[in-house]
Amino acid sequence: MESNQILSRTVSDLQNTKRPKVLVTFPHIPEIGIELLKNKCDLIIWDKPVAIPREELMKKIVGVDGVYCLLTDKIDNEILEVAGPQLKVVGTMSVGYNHLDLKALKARNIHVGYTPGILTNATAELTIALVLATSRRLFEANAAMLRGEWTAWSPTWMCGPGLKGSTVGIVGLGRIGIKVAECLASFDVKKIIYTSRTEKKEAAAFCGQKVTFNELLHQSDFIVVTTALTPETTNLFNEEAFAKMKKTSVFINTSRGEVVDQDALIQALKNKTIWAAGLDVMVPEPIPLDSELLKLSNCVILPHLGSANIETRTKMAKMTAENILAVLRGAPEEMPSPLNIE
Ligand SMILES: O=C(O)[C@H](O)CO
Repeated sequence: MESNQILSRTVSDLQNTKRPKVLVTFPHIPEIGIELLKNKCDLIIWDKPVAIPREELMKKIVGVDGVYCLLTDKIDNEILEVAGPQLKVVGTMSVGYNHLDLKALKARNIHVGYTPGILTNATAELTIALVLATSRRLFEANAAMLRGEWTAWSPTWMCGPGLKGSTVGIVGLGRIGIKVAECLASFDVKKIIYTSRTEKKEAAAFCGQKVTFNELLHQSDFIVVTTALTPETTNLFNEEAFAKMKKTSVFINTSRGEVVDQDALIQALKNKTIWAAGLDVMVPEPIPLDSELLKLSNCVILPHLGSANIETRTKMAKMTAENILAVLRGAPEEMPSPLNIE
């Protein structure tokens, strides 16, 4: 065969190679993620800055080869059924994957990518910010000042509990919990205790002690929740749990809202069963403006900002795109961060 024939055959082969289709479920993704995907794939991008409604997801997912999704998108059996058998990969731009039906994905041999590790520090930073904002009443004090209530420097005004000498309980000592504990140790806390399925060797660095959930509730001055959402942790913090906590305790949740029975938390805050709560996560998200949680002066609420630093979100977008592209070029073993489903 002549070399120009070979060349034209190659060009026509390339032209005939169909570019894979990828659904991106949100319009505002850090640019690098979209650029990487755009080079190799045809993109269908949900164009409104709200979580894609389920009926839209059902329509747009039909026939795609890959999905770039967020923690707000429930990818379950029904969705996979309508997507079709060509779907090869779901990349979630999150470390949490409770929104994905892993069993259904595995049953269809669909690869799953996620973004662990790279958001550990950002989420730990936000958790520390929330511990301090809640215990030192930063938002409450700022709001009072703006209302003109700062009449004098007062020895008793806007005081809160300090970390020094306190017992900190971490629920779920994974990567983020460990980083939070390491940071909090530098505030001269007395003791760090934790619950976890297994003893963590990393806890030696801050003399962390594994305890039962009950012991943690009874002993802690600060409780910080960094556990994954699983059937075992759903509604772990219920009325009974709050009743076991110290009246002076500060409760912080940066994991998932579903770990908490929210009505029980509202009652605990109203009745002063516990002293205060700081939440980066809640149910539902976004929280309706008429929620009672927003009316409580002893509750600090943030709009799920755990990983929201620029560098981290950029890395998350890149990793998600690379996870998807590796599968679509037929090299799942090159995914930077596959979720290994047992
Ligand atoms: O699961 C995650 O990635 C976090 O909740 C996002 O900050």
